[in-house]
Amino acid sequence: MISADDWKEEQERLKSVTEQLHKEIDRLEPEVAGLHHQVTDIRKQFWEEVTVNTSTDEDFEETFHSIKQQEALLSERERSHRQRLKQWNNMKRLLPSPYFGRIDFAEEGEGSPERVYIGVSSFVDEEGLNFLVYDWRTPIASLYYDASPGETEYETPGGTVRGTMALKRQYQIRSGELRNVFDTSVTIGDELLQQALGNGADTAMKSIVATIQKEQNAIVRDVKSHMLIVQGAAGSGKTSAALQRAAYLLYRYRNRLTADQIVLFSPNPMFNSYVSTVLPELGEDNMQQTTFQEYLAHWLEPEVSVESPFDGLEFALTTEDRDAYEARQQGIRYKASEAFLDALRRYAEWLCLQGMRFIGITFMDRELVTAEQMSSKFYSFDSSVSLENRITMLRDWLLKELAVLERKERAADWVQDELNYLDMEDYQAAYGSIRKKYEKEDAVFDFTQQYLDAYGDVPKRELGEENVFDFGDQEEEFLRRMIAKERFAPLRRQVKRLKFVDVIGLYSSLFDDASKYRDMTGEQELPSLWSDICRATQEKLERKELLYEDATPFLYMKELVEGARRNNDVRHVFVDEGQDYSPFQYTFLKRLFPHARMTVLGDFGQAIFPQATNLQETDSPLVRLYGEEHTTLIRLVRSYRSTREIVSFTKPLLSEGEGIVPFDRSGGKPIVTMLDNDGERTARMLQDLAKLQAEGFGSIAVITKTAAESREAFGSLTAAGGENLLLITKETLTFERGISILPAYLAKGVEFDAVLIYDASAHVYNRESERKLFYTACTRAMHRLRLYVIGEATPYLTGLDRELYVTES
Ligand SMILES: Nc1ncnc2c1ncn2[C@@H]1O[C@H](COP(=O)(O)OP(=O)(O)OP(=O)(O)O)[C@@H](O)[C@H]1O
Repeated sequence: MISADDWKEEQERLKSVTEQLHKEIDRLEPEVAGLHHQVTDIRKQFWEEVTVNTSTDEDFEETFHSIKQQEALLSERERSHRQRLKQWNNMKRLLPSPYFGRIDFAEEGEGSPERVYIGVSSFVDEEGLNFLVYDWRTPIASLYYDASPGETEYETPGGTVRGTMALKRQYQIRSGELRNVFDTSVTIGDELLQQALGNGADTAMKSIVATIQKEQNAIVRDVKSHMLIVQGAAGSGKTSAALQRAAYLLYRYRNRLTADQIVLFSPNPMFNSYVSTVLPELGEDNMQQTTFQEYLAHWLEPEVSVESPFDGLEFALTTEDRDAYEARQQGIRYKASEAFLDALRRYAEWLCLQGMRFIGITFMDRELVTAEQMSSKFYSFDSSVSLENRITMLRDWLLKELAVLERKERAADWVQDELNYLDMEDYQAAYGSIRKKYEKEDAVFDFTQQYLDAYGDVPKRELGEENVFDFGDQEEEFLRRMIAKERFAPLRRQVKRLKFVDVIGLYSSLFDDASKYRDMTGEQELPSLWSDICRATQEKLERKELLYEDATPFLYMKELVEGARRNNDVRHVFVDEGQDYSPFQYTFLKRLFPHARMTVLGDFGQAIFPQATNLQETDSPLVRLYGEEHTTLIRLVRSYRSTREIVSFTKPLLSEGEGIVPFDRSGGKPIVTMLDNDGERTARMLQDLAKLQAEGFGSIAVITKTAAESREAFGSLTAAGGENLLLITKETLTFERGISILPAYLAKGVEFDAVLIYDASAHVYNRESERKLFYTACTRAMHRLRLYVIGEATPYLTGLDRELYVTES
């Protein structure tokens, strides 16, 4: 605590800043409202005032300039409105707690130190001369996170500033009231952090700007790396640091970077809702959030349906068929690898010379262009032209072929039949559309040129003024043309979308047999169960389905053939739960976002998918992606989420858990309850849930291994009188407070006050490969952890020191 005089001084300062904030908010209020009206008014008047006159070139030019002028005025007003509004909102956000930190810093060669108060945004006094509050992202504020009192320095875009920090102080201000003040010699004192972590779990993640730790700050403020890899223990603040980093980047590059140029890949849709409030809380717009699954589905469905990664995991967790399990695991690992990626590249080279597969174009049960014709046309193009360009050439050739075929079809009997049965409505619609097109003098008919070539101009008057055709030869021809054109439209559309490339066939033929695969790809090392992998892959493809592990390679191969998609706007890509992505997926992301820097956050201790990428290795595919010199690897070992007792219990569950350091906050030891049967467990869990709620824990999770087990838990707890239970599935979009029942893989990234492990028995968790899933489940708990065992406990538990938990029966 500080001296009474200092306390008084701080209180007075807080009062003064609060008053100035109120004053500024009141001053800006009418202006903000007024600007809004002005903008709306200009928008309304915009088209009224502009007379569009295109009679002469001069008129056209004048109109053009007039529109440009109005538009510039409007944009200026809108920009100024947005800025004012942001300023106003920032001040309102400051009111309840204008700052959380202060440093007194004297620059080298200058006299007395400046008092720098730090808050969630900057606030300047009325004259605009003094910063009453500095935004936490300003260069000088980095001292608050990184330095201890004494001689120190900080970086600015203009160079290094050296000086002495005389004081570092932290504040707790709630609803405008000064509650606590701490002077601290270290970076961020533990008192504030203790209080921040002691609170209950929220339905939404909170910003941590007041207590960002030094090692986290390195993540937040890194602007050098192309690839920033963060390997951090469960609860070490990876997601939190990533979100503050996005806010930092938006501030630092505020004139160049917008929120929609940042993309976050989340582990599941519910996680999106969990983190979506942090950036708005910091006064920034939300970045784009998606899941990799969503991305794949967007580009691949409905032609093929993509299995969800969770269904793949469910299969691995539930199958009794050991052979199928082993083959699937091998398949996943191989298809996730750089080796498979290289094999696909070589396959594409092979396809340059042979083996392309096409789908013939069929019309009314007749094959108009066969796959063989396409293939021979394709290979007749110069072989030095890339696959992608040859596909474009083939497309253009097909469109021309279709135009010729369409012309021929006009004389066909089916056209005559349709003509005879054209009802009045169709007839009039046809007439109307022809007339409309002809009335637009400069309009170019899609096929006007062809028509004119064949029949010469049709004088307007011949189309008749009245609503009936003069059903002469020309009109009949015209209608025939329309009918054929309409029937051919879907074919043209398909060709334009390159649907004639048999992507499924191309991918499937990779899995015909081992020797063919070796020939096509040059790959020598194949997984031992290759033939089982081939069978499983092709079985799915026949049903136009893709296993999750096939989806990225499939899309990659499709792009090798048809041309790659690129998103050139995005500047930063964040991948959370990065250990669950394959090296293949990372290469794909790098290609998709060529102008983006990547931040990957993850924990190899929570790698629950077999395609996992180890983030801690310095020589990993992830490091190779941008090269060592452009990559920074940061390790976080301090775990903030769980109490010391929970961390002590969870870390020996992992072989590599030794280095995890708990934050010193205590709670009860985890409790393992030994039971005889399901009924006993249900009754016991309901009692425990009620107790936990009575203790004030608002967010509780019953975590199961699989989705089926979640349904079972939900059913039995509800039948026994459990109320307001939430069953979370992979489709659940929002994270809510209360008692959630969910499988461990859906609990990734989120946290709860208390966690109840539904079944920690040996018959549920016994494979070594599921240890990390169990670890992930247990590490979701902030304050309390309970585990239920029927019969024998899982070997993960029996391997632990008995002192780490309490056993009850
Ligand atoms: N510097 C900090 N100050 C206050 N709270 C923090 C800090 N760092 C982390 N936390 C809190 O610790 C908890 C865990 O953080 P977060 O979810 O970001 O960790 P994570 O590393 O992404 O965890 P996991 O990998 O287990 O999902 C959150 O409640 C977060 O608010």
